[in-house]
Amino acid sequence: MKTLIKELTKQNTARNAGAPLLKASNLTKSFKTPEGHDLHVLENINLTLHEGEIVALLGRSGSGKSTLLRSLIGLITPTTGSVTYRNRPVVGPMPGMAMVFQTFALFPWLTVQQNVELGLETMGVPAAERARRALEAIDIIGLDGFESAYPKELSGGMRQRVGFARALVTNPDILFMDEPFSALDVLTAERLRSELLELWQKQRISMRSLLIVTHNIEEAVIMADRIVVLSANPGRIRAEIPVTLPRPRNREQPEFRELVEHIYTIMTTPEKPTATPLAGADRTSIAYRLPGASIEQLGSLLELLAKETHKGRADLPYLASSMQLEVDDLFPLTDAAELLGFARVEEGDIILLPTGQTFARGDTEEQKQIFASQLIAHVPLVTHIQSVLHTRPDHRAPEERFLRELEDFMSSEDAETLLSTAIDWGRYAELFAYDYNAGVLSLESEQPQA
Ligand SMILES: Nc1ncnc2c1ncn2[C@@H]1O[C@H](COP(=O)(O)OP(=O)(O)OP(=O)(O)O)[C@@H](O)[C@H]1O
Repeated sequence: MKTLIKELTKQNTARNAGAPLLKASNLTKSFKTPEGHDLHVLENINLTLHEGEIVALLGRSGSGKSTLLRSLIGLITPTTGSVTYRNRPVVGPMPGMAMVFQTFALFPWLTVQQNVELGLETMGVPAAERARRALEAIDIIGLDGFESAYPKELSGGMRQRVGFARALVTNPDILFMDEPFSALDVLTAERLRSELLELWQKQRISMRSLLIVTHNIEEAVIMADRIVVLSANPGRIRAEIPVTLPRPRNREQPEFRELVEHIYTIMTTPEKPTATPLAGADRTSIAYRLPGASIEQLGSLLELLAKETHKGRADLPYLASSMQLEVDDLFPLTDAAELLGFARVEEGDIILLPTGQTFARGDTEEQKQIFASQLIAHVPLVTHIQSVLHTRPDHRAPEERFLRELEDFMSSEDAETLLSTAIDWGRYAELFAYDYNAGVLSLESEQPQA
C-alpha cells in the first residue's frame, strides 16, 4: 500500500486525540528599522495547533501573518517567547513541518518530478525511494502524466499542485500554507481548495494539522476548524473562532453567511486604544498607517452608497462581492472612508455620513475641495508635508526627507508605501504637487503653469 496513504483507523485515533502539536508561547517579534529603531510586529502571541485541526490565520495586510508563520516553522527567530513542536524547541526548519508558498517557489530548470524530489534530496533519501515517493505525491495531487514537464509548461493551478506535492512528499505532520490560493484565479482556487479538503477528510495525506494564512474571510470559513484573527500594529491575537459548520460547507447557508458577517465585524471594529498606542496605530502621528485606498475606488464606494438602492448603508460582504473586491482591497477603502469622516463602519455595515453624501453628490471641483479639508482635518502626515513646504524658501522638498523621517517608525518599504499614499491623496486634493522624475514635492502654487 502507498506510504502516503495512511491507514484510516490509526489516523482517526490520532486526529480525534486533539493533542497539542505546535505551541507558540508569549511570542513577540521586532525588526530593526534602517535607523536602528525597533519595529514591533508581533506581540504576545499564544497559539497552539492540535492534532486533527485546520487552523486559519486571518488578518489584514501587514498584520504580521507571514512573520508569525515563519516564526512557527523556524525560519525566523522570535525576539522573545518560544515555539515548540512536539515539546521540542523550534530553532530552525525541522522535519515534520512543510510549507506551501503563495508564489509556488518552483525551480524553473527542474521538471515537476525533480522539483518534488528536492525536499527529499536534502533529507538524504536514496534516489530510488525519492522517485517512488515523488511519483506517489504527484499522483495524489492530480498531476499524473506531468512528471517530466517543466514549470513553464504548467498553468498556475498546476504549478501550485507541484507546490503541494513537494510539501506532501516529505510526509509532514503539519502543513503550513502562506496564502496558497491567492495567486490563482477564483475557479482554480476553489477547485484546489476543495480537492485539498477532500484529501484531508478522506485522510489520503499524512498531515495531522494544517495551518493556512489568509486574508480571505470566506476561505477561512470554508476551510478551518478554528479561525485565529490577528490585529495589526502590532500583530496580536484579536479573536479565536471555532467553526463547527458541517462539511462540505456551503457559502449560501445562512449560518455560513452569519459567521462571515461576524468576522467582518471583528475585523472592522477598532480595538480599544492602548494607553500608549504605537505611532502606526495613532491617528495623531505622522506615522499613522494610512489605508492604501485609491481615490477612484473610494469615490466609487461613496457614490455607490449614496445611490437610492442603498440609501447610505450597505453590508460589507455584499459590497465586497458587488464591487468584486477581496477584503484586502475593500478594507483600505472602508478604513479611508472612516478616517476621512466620509462614513462609519458598524457591525459589518458601512454607513455614509453627511460629508460623504456631499462628496458623492459633488462635481469634480467640489469633491477635491471636500477631500482637501478632510485631509487637513484628519491626516497629520499631509499637513506635516504642507507645513514643511511652507517653511522652505523655495517651497520644495525632496521626498527622501519625509522617507527618512518615517523610517524612524517603520521599515523603508512601509515608509515608501505610506508616503506614496499621502502623496496621491495630497496631489488629488491639490494641496501640493509632486515631480515623479525628480522625487520632489512642492506647493501647488509654486508649480510652473502649463
Ligand atoms: N525582515 C523584515 N524586516 C523589517 N520589517 C519586516 C520584515 N518582515 C516583515 N516586516 C514588516 O512586518 C510587518 C508585517 O509583515 P508581514 O509580511 O508579516 O504581514 P502580513 O500580515 O503577512 O502581510 P501581507 O498579507 O501583506 O503579506 C510589515 O510592516 C512588514 O513591513
